Amino acid sequence: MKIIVAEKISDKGMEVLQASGAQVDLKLKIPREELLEIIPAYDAIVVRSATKIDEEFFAHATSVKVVGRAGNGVDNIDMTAATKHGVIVVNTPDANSVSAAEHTIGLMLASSRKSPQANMAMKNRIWDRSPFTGTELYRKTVGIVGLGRIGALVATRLQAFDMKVIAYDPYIADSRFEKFGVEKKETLAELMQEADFLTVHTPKTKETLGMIGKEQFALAKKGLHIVNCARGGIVDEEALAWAAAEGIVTAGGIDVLKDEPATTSPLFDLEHIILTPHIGADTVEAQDNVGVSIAHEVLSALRGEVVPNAVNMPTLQRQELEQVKQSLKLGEIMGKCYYQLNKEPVEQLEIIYSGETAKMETEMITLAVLKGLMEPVIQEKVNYVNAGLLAKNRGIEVVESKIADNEHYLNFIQLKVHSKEKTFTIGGTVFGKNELRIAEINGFVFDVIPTDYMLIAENIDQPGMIGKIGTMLGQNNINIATMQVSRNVQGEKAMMFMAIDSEPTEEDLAKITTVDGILKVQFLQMG
Ligand SMILES: NC(=O)c1ccc[n+]([C@@H]2O[C@H](COP(=O)([O-])OP(=O)(O)OC[C@H]3O[C@@H](n4cnc5c(N)ncnc54)[C@H](O)[C@@H]3O)[C@@H](O)[C@H]2O)c1
Ligand SMILES: O=C(O)[C@H](O)COP(=O)(O)O
Repeated sequence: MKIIVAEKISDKGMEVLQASGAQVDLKLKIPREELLEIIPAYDAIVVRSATKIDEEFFAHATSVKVVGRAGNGVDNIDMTAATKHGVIVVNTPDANSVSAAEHTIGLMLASSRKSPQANMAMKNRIWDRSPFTGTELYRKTVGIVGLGRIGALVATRLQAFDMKVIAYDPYIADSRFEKFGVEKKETLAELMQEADFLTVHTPKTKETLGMIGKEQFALAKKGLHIVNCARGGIVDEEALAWAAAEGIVTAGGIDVLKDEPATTSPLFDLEHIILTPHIGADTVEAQDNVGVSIAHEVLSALRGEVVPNAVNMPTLQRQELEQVKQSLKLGEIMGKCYYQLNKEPVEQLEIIYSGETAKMETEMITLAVLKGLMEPVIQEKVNYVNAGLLAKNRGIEVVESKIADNEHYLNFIQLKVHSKEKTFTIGGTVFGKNELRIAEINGFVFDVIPTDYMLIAENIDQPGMIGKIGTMLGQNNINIATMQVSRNVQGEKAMMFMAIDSEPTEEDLAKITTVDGILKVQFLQMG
Protein backbone atom coordinates (compact mmCIF):
# COMPACT_ATOMS: atom_id res chain seq x y z
CA MET A 1 0.00 0.00 0.00
CA LYS A 2 1.43 3.42 -0.94
CA ILE A 3 0.17 6.67 0.52
CA ILE A 4 1.33 10.14 -0.48
CA VAL A 5 0.95 12.98 2.00
CA ALA A 6 0.98 16.14 -0.09
CA GLU A 7 0.35 18.69 2.67
CA LYS A 8 1.54 18.90 6.25
CA ILE A 9 -0.33 16.83 8.79
CA SER A 10 0.66 16.37 12.43
CA ASP A 11 3.44 13.99 13.45
CA LYS A 12 0.83 11.96 15.34
CA GLY A 13 -1.12 11.51 12.11
CA MET A 14 2.04 10.49 10.23
CA GLU A 15 2.84 7.96 12.96
CA VAL A 16 -0.58 6.31 12.57
CA LEU A 17 -0.07 6.02 8.81
CA GLN A 18 3.45 4.65 9.19
CA ALA A 19 2.43 2.15 11.88
CA SER A 20 0.07 0.53 9.37
CA GLY A 21 3.02 -0.81 7.40
CA ALA A 22 2.06 1.24 4.34
CA GLN A 23 4.76 3.09 2.43
CA VAL A 24 4.11 6.72 3.38
CA ASP A 25 5.79 9.40 1.27
CA LEU A 26 5.77 12.96 2.56
CA LYS A 27 5.92 15.30 -0.43
CA LEU A 28 5.24 18.79 0.87
CA LYS A 29 4.81 21.57 -1.70
CA ILE A 30 5.27 19.11 -4.53
CA PRO A 31 4.84 20.91 -7.89
CA ARG A 32 1.63 19.97 -9.68
CA GLU A 33 3.40 18.45 -12.70
CA GLU A 34 5.50 16.24 -10.47
CA LEU A 35 2.48 15.13 -8.46
CA LEU A 36 0.66 14.11 -11.64
CA GLU A 37 3.73 12.22 -12.77
CA ILE A 38 4.15 10.14 -9.62
CA ILE A 39 0.53 9.72 -8.55
CA PRO A 40 -0.17 6.56 -10.62
CA ALA A 41 1.97 4.64 -8.12
CA TYR A 42 -0.17 5.56 -5.11
CA ASP A 43 -3.26 4.03 -3.51
CA ALA A 44 -4.20 7.08 -1.46
CA ILE A 45 -3.39 10.76 -1.10
CA VAL A 46 -3.71 12.99 1.95
CA VAL A 47 -4.20 16.73 1.33
CA ARG A 48 -5.40 19.86 3.08
CA SER A 49 -7.00 22.81 1.29
CA ALA A 50 -4.15 23.81 -1.02
CA THR A 51 -4.00 20.82 -3.37
CA LYS A 52 -6.41 20.83 -6.27
CA ILE A 53 -7.93 17.39 -6.73
CA ASP A 54 -9.74 17.62 -10.03
CA GLU A 55 -10.59 15.61 -13.14
CA GLU A 56 -7.04 15.98 -14.45
CA PHE A 57 -5.71 14.60 -11.16
CA PHE A 58 -8.05 11.58 -11.29
CA ALA A 59 -7.13 10.91 -14.92
CA HIS A 60 -3.55 10.37 -13.70
CA ALA A 61 -4.36 8.80 -10.34
CA THR A 62 -5.26 5.42 -11.77
CA SER A 63 -4.56 3.47 -8.57
CA VAL A 64 -5.84 6.00 -6.06
CA LYS A 65 -8.79 4.63 -4.14
CA VAL A 66 -8.99 7.20 -1.36
CA VAL A 67 -8.49 10.95 -1.08
CA GLY A 68 -8.07 11.98 2.55
CA ARG A 69 -8.84 15.64 3.22
CA ALA A 70 -7.10 16.45 6.49
CA GLY A 71 -9.64 19.07 7.48
CA ASN A 72 -13.17 20.14 6.84
CA GLY A 73 -13.86 22.04 3.57
CA VAL A 74 -13.75 19.90 0.44
CA ASP A 75 -14.09 22.70 -2.10
CA ASN A 76 -10.60 21.91 -3.46
CA ILE A 77 -11.85 18.44 -4.45
CA ASP A 78 -14.02 17.82 -7.49
CA MET A 79 -16.52 15.49 -5.88
CA THR A 80 -18.27 14.60 -9.14
CA ALA A 81 -14.97 13.52 -10.65
CA ALA A 82 -14.05 11.53 -7.53
CA THR A 83 -17.38 9.72 -7.60
CA LYS A 84 -17.12 9.07 -11.32
CA HIS A 85 -13.72 7.48 -10.80
CA GLY A 86 -14.98 5.46 -7.82
CA VAL A 87 -12.61 7.21 -5.41
CA ILE A 88 -13.73 7.61 -1.81
CA VAL A 89 -13.22 11.08 -0.37
CA VAL A 90 -12.94 11.22 3.41
CA ASN A 91 -12.53 14.27 5.62
CA THR A 92 -12.50 15.24 9.28
CA PRO A 93 -15.47 17.58 9.59
CA ASP A 94 -15.41 17.99 13.36
CA ALA A 95 -11.76 17.83 14.22
CA ASN A 96 -10.90 21.52 13.78
CA SER A 97 -14.27 23.18 14.47
CA VAL A 98 -13.34 24.48 17.92
CA SER A 99 -10.15 26.06 16.59
CA ALA A 100 -12.04 27.71 13.73
CA ALA A 101 -14.67 29.01 16.14
CA GLU A 102 -12.02 30.36 18.52
CA HIS A 103 -10.16 32.04 15.65
CA THR A 104 -13.43 33.66 14.56
CA ILE A 105 -13.90 35.14 18.00
CA GLY A 106 -10.23 36.08 18.14
CA LEU A 107 -10.59 38.00 14.87
CA MET A 108 -13.74 39.64 16.13
CA LEU A 109 -12.07 40.84 19.33
CA ALA A 110 -8.76 41.75 17.69
CA SER A 111 -10.38 43.76 14.90
CA SER A 112 -12.79 45.48 17.29
CA ARG A 113 -9.93 46.50 19.60
CA LYS A 114 -7.47 47.13 16.74
CA SER A 115 -4.96 44.97 18.61
CA PRO A 116 -2.86 44.01 15.54
CA GLN A 117 -2.61 47.65 14.45
CA ALA A 118 -1.60 48.69 17.99
CA ASN A 119 0.96 45.90 18.03
CA MET A 120 2.45 47.13 14.73
CA ALA A 121 2.76 50.66 16.12
CA MET A 122 4.44 49.41 19.28
CA LYS A 123 6.90 47.32 17.27
CA ASN A 124 7.73 50.52 15.42
CA ARG A 125 8.47 52.08 18.83
CA ILE A 126 5.42 54.35 18.71
CA TRP A 127 3.53 54.78 21.96
CA ASP A 128 0.23 56.41 21.01
CA ARG A 129 -3.08 55.25 22.41
CA SER A 130 -5.33 57.61 20.51
CA PRO A 131 -5.81 55.70 17.21
CA PHE A 132 -6.83 52.52 19.00
CA THR A 133 -10.17 53.26 20.60
CA GLY A 134 -12.18 50.11 20.07
CA THR A 135 -15.70 48.75 20.39
CA GLU A 136 -17.17 46.28 22.87
CA LEU A 137 -19.00 43.14 21.89
CA TYR A 138 -21.18 43.43 24.99
CA ARG A 139 -24.90 43.78 24.18
CA LYS A 140 -24.26 44.08 20.46
CA THR A 141 -26.11 41.96 17.91
CA VAL A 142 -24.10 39.38 16.04
CA GLY A 143 -25.50 37.93 12.82
CA ILE A 144 -24.32 34.44 11.94
CA VAL A 145 -24.71 33.14 8.40
CA GLY A 146 -24.77 29.33 8.58
CA LEU A 147 -25.62 27.75 11.94
CA GLY A 148 -23.77 24.47 11.35
CA ARG A 149 -20.97 23.03 13.45
CA ILE A 150 -18.79 26.14 13.65
CA GLY A 151 -21.65 28.65 13.48
CA ALA A 152 -23.21 27.03 16.56
CA LEU A 153 -19.90 26.96 18.48
CA VAL A 154 -19.44 30.66 17.71
CA ALA A 155 -23.02 31.39 18.81
CA THR A 156 -22.69 29.78 22.24
CA ARG A 157 -19.33 31.41 22.87
CA LEU A 158 -20.58 34.88 21.91
CA GLN A 159 -23.60 34.48 24.19
CA ALA A 160 -21.07 34.48 27.03
CA PHE A 161 -20.14 38.01 25.91
CA ASP A 162 -23.82 38.96 26.38
CA MET A 163 -24.28 39.43 22.68
CA LYS A 164 -27.68 38.97 21.06
CA VAL A 165 -27.21 36.18 18.52
CA ILE A 166 -29.30 36.08 15.36
CA ALA A 167 -28.71 33.73 12.44
CA TYR A 168 -29.70 33.05 8.86
CA ASP A 169 -29.62 29.44 7.72
CA PRO A 170 -32.51 28.32 5.55
CA TYR A 171 -31.38 24.69 5.55
CA ILE A 172 -31.76 23.77 9.19
CA ALA A 173 -34.76 23.05 11.37
CA ASP A 174 -36.16 25.64 13.76
CA SER A 175 -35.29 23.31 16.62
CA ARG A 176 -31.58 23.91 16.01
CA PHE A 177 -32.07 27.67 16.44
CA GLU A 178 -34.01 26.98 19.63
CA LYS A 179 -31.39 24.53 20.90
CA PHE A 180 -28.69 27.20 20.71
CA GLY A 181 -30.88 30.08 21.87
CA VAL A 182 -30.42 31.86 18.54
CA GLU A 183 -33.04 34.07 16.93
CA LYS A 184 -33.86 32.88 13.44
CA LYS A 185 -33.91 35.35 10.57
CA GLU A 186 -35.94 34.32 7.56
CA THR A 187 -33.89 36.34 5.10
CA LEU A 188 -30.29 37.42 4.74
CA ALA A 189 -31.54 40.97 4.24
CA GLU A 190 -33.15 40.99 7.71
CA LEU A 191 -29.93 39.71 9.23
CA MET A 192 -27.87 42.35 7.43
CA GLN A 193 -30.16 45.13 8.67
CA GLU A 194 -30.00 44.11 12.33
CA ALA A 195 -26.41 42.96 12.78
CA ASP A 196 -23.65 45.02 14.43
CA PHE A 197 -21.26 42.13 13.84
CA LEU A 198 -21.49 39.66 10.99
CA THR A 199 -19.73 36.31 10.73
CA VAL A 200 -20.10 33.74 7.97
CA HIS A 201 -19.91 29.99 8.52
CA THR A 202 -21.27 28.37 5.37
CA PRO A 203 -19.45 26.07 2.97
CA LYS A 204 -18.32 27.56 -0.33
CA THR A 205 -21.02 26.66 -2.83
CA LYS A 206 -22.43 28.23 -5.99
CA GLU A 207 -25.04 29.84 -3.77
CA THR A 208 -22.72 31.18 -1.08
CA LEU A 209 -19.92 32.45 -3.31
CA GLY A 210 -20.27 36.25 -3.22
CA MET A 211 -23.37 36.03 -1.04
CA ILE A 212 -22.21 38.99 1.05
CA GLY A 213 -21.86 41.54 -1.73
CA LYS A 214 -22.51 45.20 -2.34
CA GLU A 215 -26.27 44.74 -2.21
CA GLN A 216 -26.06 43.15 1.25
CA PHE A 217 -23.56 45.71 2.61
CA ALA A 218 -25.85 48.48 1.41
CA LEU A 219 -28.50 47.18 3.85
CA ALA A 220 -26.16 47.10 6.84
CA LYS A 221 -25.90 49.59 9.69
CA LYS A 222 -22.93 51.95 9.48
CA GLY A 223 -20.12 50.61 11.64
CA LEU A 224 -20.58 46.91 10.83
CA HIS A 225 -17.79 44.57 11.96
CA ILE A 226 -17.30 41.54 9.78
CA VAL A 227 -15.47 38.21 10.07
CA ASN A 228 -14.91 35.54 7.46
CA CYS A 229 -13.27 32.44 8.81
CA ALA A 230 -15.14 30.13 6.44
CA ARG A 231 -14.11 30.32 2.81
CA GLY A 232 -12.65 33.09 0.66
CA GLY A 233 -15.14 34.72 -1.67
CA ILE A 234 -18.25 34.15 0.46
CA VAL A 235 -17.69 37.77 1.45
CA ASP A 236 -16.99 39.47 -1.87
CA GLU A 237 -13.63 41.20 -1.51
CA GLU A 238 -14.34 44.10 -3.89
CA ALA A 239 -17.67 44.71 -2.20
CA LEU A 240 -16.04 44.67 1.23
CA ALA A 241 -13.47 47.22 0.07
CA TRP A 242 -16.34 49.37 -1.19
CA ALA A 243 -18.25 49.00 2.10
CA ALA A 244 -15.13 49.99 4.05
CA ALA A 245 -14.61 53.05 1.85
CA GLU A 246 -18.28 54.01 2.45
CA GLY A 247 -17.85 53.70 6.21
CA ILE A 248 -20.35 50.85 6.32
CA VAL A 249 -17.75 48.36 7.53
CA THR A 250 -15.40 49.82 10.12
CA ALA A 251 -13.64 46.68 11.31
CA GLY A 252 -13.13 43.16 10.19
CA GLY A 253 -11.08 40.02 10.39
CA ILE A 254 -10.58 37.87 7.34
CA ASP A 255 -8.85 34.48 7.50
CA VAL A 256 -9.65 33.25 4.01
CA LEU A 257 -9.28 34.81 0.58
CA LYS A 258 -10.82 33.97 -2.74
CA ASP A 259 -7.57 32.94 -4.43
CA GLU A 260 -5.16 31.27 -2.07
CA PRO A 261 -2.31 31.57 -1.51
CA ALA A 262 -3.08 35.26 -1.95
CA THR A 263 -0.78 38.19 -2.28
CA THR A 264 -3.20 40.47 -4.06
CA SER A 265 -6.64 41.46 -2.90
CA PRO A 266 -8.26 44.86 -2.31
CA LEU A 267 -8.34 43.85 1.37
CA PHE A 268 -4.55 44.18 1.75
CA ASP A 269 -4.90 47.94 1.58
CA LEU A 270 -7.67 48.31 4.16
CA GLU A 271 -6.37 49.60 7.45
CA HIS A 272 -9.28 48.38 9.57
CA ILE A 273 -9.48 44.93 8.12
CA ILE A 274 -7.06 42.51 9.70
CA LEU A 275 -5.94 39.50 7.69
CA THR A 276 -4.63 36.06 8.57
CA PRO A 277 -3.38 33.47 6.06
CA HIS A 278 -6.04 30.77 6.50
CA ILE A 279 -4.91 29.72 9.96
CA GLY A 280 -8.31 28.97 11.47
CA ALA A 281 -7.43 25.32 11.91
CA ASP A 282 -3.80 25.85 12.78
CA THR A 283 -3.64 24.91 16.42
CA VAL A 284 -1.71 22.04 17.92
CA GLU A 285 -4.94 20.46 19.14
CA ALA A 286 -6.83 20.76 15.86
CA GLN A 287 -3.92 19.48 13.80
CA ASP A 288 -3.41 16.50 16.13
CA ASN A 289 -7.13 15.72 15.92
CA VAL A 290 -7.24 16.18 12.17
CA GLY A 291 -4.02 14.25 11.50
CA VAL A 292 -4.90 11.24 13.61
CA SER A 293 -8.51 11.14 12.36
CA ILE A 294 -7.59 11.37 8.70
CA ALA A 295 -4.89 8.72 9.07
CA HIS A 296 -7.39 6.25 10.57
CA GLU A 297 -10.03 7.08 7.98
CA VAL A 298 -7.72 6.68 5.00
CA LEU A 299 -6.45 3.35 6.31
CA SER A 300 -9.98 2.12 7.04
CA ALA A 301 -11.14 3.13 3.58
CA LEU A 302 -8.17 1.38 1.97
CA ARG A 303 -8.98 -1.77 3.92
CA GLY A 304 -12.60 -1.53 2.82
CA GLU A 305 -13.73 -0.99 6.42
CA VAL A 306 -16.18 1.43 8.02
CA VAL A 307 -15.53 5.02 6.97
CA PRO A 308 -17.53 7.31 9.19
CA ASN A 309 -16.73 10.49 7.26
CA ALA A 310 -16.92 9.44 3.64
CA VAL A 311 -18.06 12.53 1.78
CA ASN A 312 -19.25 10.90 -1.44
CA MET A 313 -21.04 7.82 -0.17
CA PRO A 314 -23.69 7.18 2.45
CA THR A 315 -22.18 6.96 5.89
CA LEU A 316 -23.38 4.73 8.66
CA GLN A 317 -22.67 4.79 12.34
CA ARG A 318 -20.68 1.75 13.46
CA GLN A 319 -23.77 0.21 15.07
CA GLU A 320 -25.89 0.75 11.94
CA LEU A 321 -23.16 -0.78 9.82
CA GLU A 322 -23.04 -3.86 12.06
CA GLN A 323 -26.79 -4.19 11.54
CA VAL A 324 -26.68 -4.04 7.74
CA LYS A 325 -23.39 -5.87 7.18
CA GLN A 326 -24.93 -9.25 6.28
CA SER A 327 -27.67 -7.61 4.22
CA LEU A 328 -24.94 -5.86 2.22
CA LYS A 329 -23.39 -9.23 1.43
CA LEU A 330 -26.76 -10.74 0.56
CA GLY A 331 -27.73 -7.77 -1.62
CA GLU A 332 -24.45 -7.90 -3.53
CA ILE A 333 -24.69 -11.66 -4.10
CA MET A 334 -28.26 -11.41 -5.37
CA GLY A 335 -27.35 -8.46 -7.61
CA LYS A 336 -24.50 -10.53 -9.04
CA CYS A 337 -26.92 -13.25 -10.18
CA TYR A 338 -28.82 -11.18 -12.74
CA TYR A 339 -26.37 -10.77 -15.60
CA GLN A 340 -25.01 -14.26 -15.07
CA LEU A 341 -28.46 -15.69 -15.69
CA ASN A 342 -29.93 -13.11 -18.09
CA LYS A 343 -28.57 -11.25 -21.07
CA GLU A 344 -31.23 -8.52 -21.40
CA PRO A 345 -30.25 -4.99 -20.34
CA VAL A 346 -31.88 -3.83 -17.12
CA GLU A 347 -34.48 -1.09 -17.44
CA GLN A 348 -35.61 -0.95 -13.84
CA LEU A 349 -34.37 -2.47 -10.61
CA GLU A 350 -37.02 -2.79 -7.94
CA ILE A 351 -35.76 -3.56 -4.45
CA ILE A 352 -38.32 -4.53 -1.87
CA TYR A 353 -37.16 -4.52 1.73
CA SER A 354 -39.49 -6.24 4.14
CA GLY A 355 -39.60 -7.29 7.78
CA GLU A 356 -36.68 -6.08 9.90
CA THR A 357 -34.71 -5.02 6.82
CA ALA A 358 -37.36 -2.39 6.16
CA LYS A 359 -36.39 -0.70 9.42
CA MET A 360 -32.68 -0.52 8.49
CA GLU A 361 -30.71 2.20 6.71
CA THR A 362 -31.14 0.63 3.28
CA GLU A 363 -29.33 3.20 1.11
CA MET A 364 -26.09 1.27 1.38
CA ILE A 365 -27.80 -2.10 0.72
CA THR A 366 -29.21 -0.67 -2.51
CA LEU A 367 -25.69 0.36 -3.50
CA ALA A 368 -24.47 -3.16 -2.68
CA VAL A 369 -27.14 -4.62 -4.98
CA LEU A 370 -26.11 -2.23 -7.78
CA LYS A 371 -22.45 -3.05 -7.23
CA GLY A 372 -23.21 -6.76 -7.55
CA LEU A 373 -25.48 -6.20 -10.52
CA MET A 374 -22.97 -4.25 -12.60
CA GLU A 375 -19.68 -5.84 -11.57
CA PRO A 376 -19.93 -8.84 -13.93
CA VAL A 377 -20.54 -6.67 -16.99
CA ILE A 378 -18.62 -3.44 -16.41
CA GLN A 379 -14.95 -2.90 -17.03
CA GLU A 380 -14.56 0.01 -14.65
CA LYS A 381 -14.22 -0.77 -10.96
CA VAL A 382 -17.63 -0.63 -9.31
CA ASN A 383 -17.81 0.28 -5.65
CA TYR A 384 -20.16 1.89 -3.14
CA VAL A 385 -19.01 5.31 -4.30
CA ASN A 386 -19.81 5.09 -7.99
CA ALA A 387 -22.41 2.31 -8.17
CA GLY A 388 -25.35 4.76 -8.10
CA LEU A 389 -23.84 7.00 -10.76
CA LEU A 390 -22.85 4.09 -13.01
CA ALA A 391 -26.38 2.68 -12.79
CA LYS A 392 -27.85 6.07 -13.66
CA ASN A 393 -25.49 6.46 -16.60
CA ARG A 394 -26.59 3.05 -17.87
CA GLY A 395 -30.23 4.12 -17.70
CA ILE A 396 -31.14 1.80 -14.83
CA GLU A 397 -34.01 3.18 -12.83
CA VAL A 398 -33.84 2.16 -9.18
CA VAL A 399 -37.05 1.89 -7.19
CA GLU A 400 -36.94 1.04 -3.51
CA SER A 401 -39.91 0.10 -1.39
CA LYS A 402 -40.35 -1.02 2.17
CA ILE A 403 -42.96 -3.32 3.66
CA ALA A 404 -43.06 -3.55 7.44
CA ASP A 405 -44.16 -7.21 7.60
CA ASN A 406 -43.12 -10.37 5.81
CA GLU A 407 -45.35 -13.40 6.12
CA HIS A 408 -42.54 -15.98 6.03
CA TYR A 409 -39.29 -14.35 7.06
CA LEU A 410 -38.09 -12.03 9.81
CA ASN A 411 -36.14 -10.06 7.22
CA PHE A 412 -36.29 -10.28 3.45
CA ILE A 413 -34.84 -8.56 0.40
CA GLN A 414 -36.42 -9.16 -2.97
CA LEU A 415 -35.06 -7.90 -6.29
CA LYS A 416 -37.33 -7.53 -9.29
CA VAL A 417 -35.10 -6.85 -12.26
CA HIS A 418 -37.16 -5.60 -15.16
CA SER A 419 -35.82 -5.77 -18.70
CA LYS A 420 -37.85 -4.85 -21.80
CA GLU A 421 -39.27 -8.31 -22.21
CA LYS A 422 -39.40 -9.89 -18.77
CA THR A 423 -38.88 -9.65 -15.05
CA PHE A 424 -36.32 -11.70 -13.13
CA THR A 425 -36.88 -12.08 -9.40
CA ILE A 426 -34.61 -13.22 -6.63
CA GLY A 427 -35.12 -13.01 -2.89
CA GLY A 428 -33.06 -13.73 0.17
CA THR A 429 -32.88 -13.51 3.92
CA VAL A 430 -30.39 -13.54 6.78
CA PHE A 431 -30.96 -16.20 9.42
CA GLY A 432 -29.59 -15.58 12.89
CA LYS A 433 -26.55 -13.32 12.86
CA ASN A 434 -24.88 -14.21 9.59
CA GLU A 435 -26.53 -17.12 7.79
CA LEU A 436 -27.33 -15.94 4.28
CA ARG A 437 -30.00 -17.75 2.30
CA ILE A 438 -31.29 -17.44 -1.24
CA ALA A 439 -34.97 -18.07 -0.71
CA GLU A 440 -36.54 -17.54 -4.11
CA ILE A 441 -35.63 -17.36 -7.79
CA ASN A 442 -38.25 -16.55 -10.41
CA GLY A 443 -41.02 -17.81 -8.16
CA PHE A 444 -39.25 -21.09 -7.17
CA VAL A 445 -38.79 -21.36 -3.43
CA PHE A 446 -35.44 -22.47 -1.98
CA ASP A 447 -33.41 -22.37 1.19
CA VAL A 448 -29.93 -22.27 -0.31
CA ILE A 449 -26.68 -21.11 1.25
CA PRO A 450 -24.87 -19.11 -1.43
CA THR A 451 -21.43 -20.56 -2.13
CA ASP A 452 -18.71 -19.60 -4.62
CA TYR A 453 -19.79 -21.98 -7.41
CA MET A 454 -23.41 -22.79 -8.07
CA LEU A 455 -25.43 -24.38 -10.83
CA ILE A 456 -29.02 -23.66 -11.64
CA ALA A 457 -30.87 -26.13 -13.82
CA GLU A 458 -34.38 -25.89 -15.15
CA ASN A 459 -35.97 -29.22 -15.94
CA ILE A 460 -39.25 -31.01 -16.49
CA ASP A 461 -40.60 -32.27 -13.19
CA GLN A 462 -40.37 -35.99 -13.89
CA PRO A 463 -38.74 -39.00 -12.18
CA GLY A 464 -34.99 -39.56 -12.55
CA MET A 465 -33.87 -35.98 -13.16
CA ILE A 466 -31.74 -35.66 -10.01
CA GLY A 467 -29.99 -38.95 -10.74
CA LYS A 468 -29.29 -38.02 -14.34
CA ILE A 469 -27.79 -34.64 -13.56
CA GLY A 470 -25.79 -36.08 -10.66
CA THR A 471 -24.32 -38.78 -12.89
CA MET A 472 -23.50 -36.27 -15.60
CA LEU A 473 -21.68 -33.94 -13.21
CA GLY A 474 -19.89 -36.91 -11.64
CA GLN A 475 -18.67 -38.03 -15.06
CA ASN A 476 -17.16 -34.58 -15.48
CA ASN A 477 -15.55 -34.75 -12.05
CA ILE A 478 -17.77 -32.06 -10.56
CA ASN A 479 -18.80 -32.76 -7.00
CA ILE A 480 -22.20 -31.57 -5.75
CA ALA A 481 -21.89 -30.18 -2.22
CA THR A 482 -25.60 -29.50 -1.65
CA MET A 483 -28.65 -29.58 -3.84
CA GLN A 484 -32.24 -28.45 -3.66
CA VAL A 485 -35.15 -28.97 -5.98
CA SER A 486 -38.16 -26.73 -6.24
CA ARG A 487 -41.34 -26.94 -8.26
CA ASN A 488 -44.61 -25.12 -8.20
CA VAL A 489 -46.86 -27.49 -10.19
CA GLN A 490 -46.32 -31.25 -10.39
CA GLY A 491 -45.18 -32.36 -13.84
CA GLU A 492 -44.35 -28.86 -15.06
CA LYS A 493 -41.15 -26.87 -14.94
CA ALA A 494 -38.92 -27.36 -11.90
CA MET A 495 -35.64 -25.82 -10.80
CA MET A 496 -32.54 -27.40 -9.22
CA PHE A 497 -30.09 -25.27 -7.27
CA MET A 498 -26.71 -26.91 -6.64
CA ALA A 499 -23.61 -25.83 -4.77
CA ILE A 500 -20.64 -27.42 -6.55
CA ASP A 501 -16.98 -27.69 -5.59
CA SER A 502 -15.37 -26.57 -8.82
CA GLU A 503 -16.08 -24.43 -11.85
CA PRO A 504 -17.59 -26.31 -14.83
CA THR A 505 -16.40 -25.61 -18.37
CA GLU A 506 -18.72 -24.43 -21.13
CA GLU A 507 -18.42 -27.94 -22.53
CA ASP A 508 -19.59 -29.51 -19.26
CA LEU A 509 -22.63 -27.26 -19.26
CA ALA A 510 -23.41 -28.01 -22.90
CA LYS A 511 -23.26 -31.75 -22.20
CA ILE A 512 -25.70 -31.46 -19.30
CA THR A 513 -28.23 -29.66 -21.49
CA THR A 514 -28.31 -32.69 -23.79
CA VAL A 515 -29.85 -34.74 -20.98
CA ASP A 516 -33.47 -35.50 -21.76
CA GLY A 517 -35.77 -33.36 -19.59
CA ILE A 518 -33.15 -30.70 -18.80
CA LEU A 519 -34.29 -27.37 -20.22
CA LYS A 520 -31.45 -25.09 -19.22
CA VAL A 521 -28.29 -25.17 -17.08
CA GLN A 522 -26.45 -22.08 -15.96
CA PHE A 523 -23.37 -21.54 -13.85
CA LEU A 524 -23.31 -18.85 -11.16
CA GLN A 525 -20.15 -17.49 -9.59
CA MET A 526 -21.24 -15.98 -6.30
CA GLY A 527 -17.94 -15.36 -4.50
N1 LIG B 1 -10.69 29.02 8.36
C1 LIG B 1 -10.48 27.75 8.61
O1 LIG B 1 -9.36 27.33 8.80
C2 LIG B 1 -11.63 26.81 8.65
C3 LIG B 1 -11.61 25.71 9.51
C4 LIG B 1 -12.67 24.82 9.52
C5 LIG B 1 -13.76 25.05 8.68
N2 LIG B 1 -13.75 26.12 7.86
C6 LIG B 1 -14.90 26.42 6.99
O2 LIG B 1 -15.97 26.87 7.83
C7 LIG B 1 -17.19 26.69 7.15
C8 LIG B 1 -18.23 26.11 8.08
O3 LIG B 1 -17.85 24.82 8.49
P1 LIG B 1 -18.86 23.91 9.34
O4 LIG B 1 -18.10 22.72 9.77
O5 LIG B 1 -19.55 24.72 10.36
O6 LIG B 1 -19.90 23.50 8.20
P2 LIG B 1 -21.33 22.85 8.43
O7 LIG B 1 -21.63 22.09 7.22
O8 LIG B 1 -21.43 22.20 9.75
O9 LIG B 1 -22.30 24.13 8.49
C9 LIG B 1 -22.54 24.93 7.39
C10 LIG B 1 -23.92 25.56 7.57
O10 LIG B 1 -24.12 26.47 6.51
C11 LIG B 1 -25.48 26.41 6.12
N3 LIG B 1 -25.65 26.94 4.78
C12 LIG B 1 -25.34 26.35 3.59
N4 LIG B 1 -25.68 27.16 2.58
C13 LIG B 1 -26.20 28.27 3.14
C14 LIG B 1 -26.72 29.47 2.59
N5 LIG B 1 -26.79 29.68 1.29
N6 LIG B 1 -27.17 30.41 3.45
C15 LIG B 1 -27.12 30.22 4.80
N7 LIG B 1 -26.64 29.10 5.37
C16 LIG B 1 -26.18 28.15 4.53
C17 LIG B 1 -25.79 24.93 6.22
O11 LIG B 1 -27.19 24.73 6.33
C18 LIG B 1 -25.06 24.52 7.47
O12 LIG B 1 -25.88 24.61 8.63
C19 LIG B 1 -16.86 25.84 5.92
O13 LIG B 1 -16.73 26.68 4.81
C20 LIG B 1 -15.51 25.25 6.27
O14 LIG B 1 -14.78 24.90 5.13
C21 LIG B 1 -12.72 27.00 7.83
O1 LIG C 1 -11.68 23.49 5.90
C1 LIG C 1 -10.84 23.40 6.78
O2 LIG C 1 -10.67 22.39 7.46
C2 LIG C 1 -10.03 24.60 7.09
O3 LIG C 1 -10.25 25.60 6.18
C3 LIG C 1 -8.59 24.30 7.24
O4 LIG C 1 -7.96 24.11 6.02
P1 LIG C 1 -6.43 23.67 6.02
O5 LIG C 1 -6.41 22.24 6.37
O6 LIG C 1 -5.91 23.93 4.66
O7 LIG C 1 -5.79 24.50 7.07
